[in-house]
Amino acid sequence: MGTRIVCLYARRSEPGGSGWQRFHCQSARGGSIVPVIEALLAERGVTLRRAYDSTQQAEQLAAVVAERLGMAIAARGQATLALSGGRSPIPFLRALARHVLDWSRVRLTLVDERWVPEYDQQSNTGLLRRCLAPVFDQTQWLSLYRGVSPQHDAEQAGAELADWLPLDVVVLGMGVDGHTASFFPHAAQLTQWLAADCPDLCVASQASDGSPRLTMTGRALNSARFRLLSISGAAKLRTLCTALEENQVMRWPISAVVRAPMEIYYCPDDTQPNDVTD
Ligand SMILES: O=C1O[C@H](COP(=O)(O)O)[C@@H](O)[C@H](O)[C@H]1O
Repeated sequence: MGTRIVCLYARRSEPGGSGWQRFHCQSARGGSIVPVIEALLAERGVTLRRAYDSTQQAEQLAAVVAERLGMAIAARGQATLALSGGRSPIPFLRALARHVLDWSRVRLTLVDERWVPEYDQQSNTGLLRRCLAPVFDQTQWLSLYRGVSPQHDAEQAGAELADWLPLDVVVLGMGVDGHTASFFPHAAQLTQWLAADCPDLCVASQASDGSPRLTMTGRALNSARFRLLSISGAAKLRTLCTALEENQVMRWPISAVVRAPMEIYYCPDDTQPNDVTD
């Protein structure tokens, strides 16, 4: 049975809107929504790269990050890299650590951090230190978390980040709710934080459960020379599709950062590593 893509259309409801707007593309009979997403991404100059499984995805992502870092070192003598946390980056981080690079020339930081000390299991810094273990201590590390207060730490980290822009490589993740870095849907200051002229490079935000976060702003992330987004599982792919169609930043923060130059690495396998010591 063939795949049929169903796109529903509705007239724009906002003042000044015109014509018909596509929304809620979905697959029929379990078919793939990949062609729909590829078309939406093409409008933004972004490429979707698909892997069979999370191992292949991790290897592909690590290879392109290592290549870009090597290019930056060759061109400018150093490279800046901002990584994401969460759970899904574990195989990618381990694969990246196996690449031979002059890691002492890599300036490393996070796109976002939970406001917890490094020994906390929620700490993205702790995740990086464990998964990048062979190379982490060779890099020039900039911590977002300083342990004073979220506001203070964001200001301090932002001031130090100023010397790092433009970042060479940014690797983003995305939650199934459409959050990326620590930009969560409907956060009061979201529009300001994602604006190209945001005065801050790092701000204190909150997760949907109210826990304190630190996050680079849109100005820092979108100024990067090259950005990558890693997503896994059909649910996140549907989120991405809806986010691209609706293009409402308050509802889908991810829609603010999907723009060229960017590549998206996707695999259908959404099995999450449940222990960083695996
Ligand atoms: O909270 C966070 O979640 C997102 C997504 O994590 P994932 O494990 O579902 O890929 C991540 O990109 C972000 O850095 C992290 O702080």
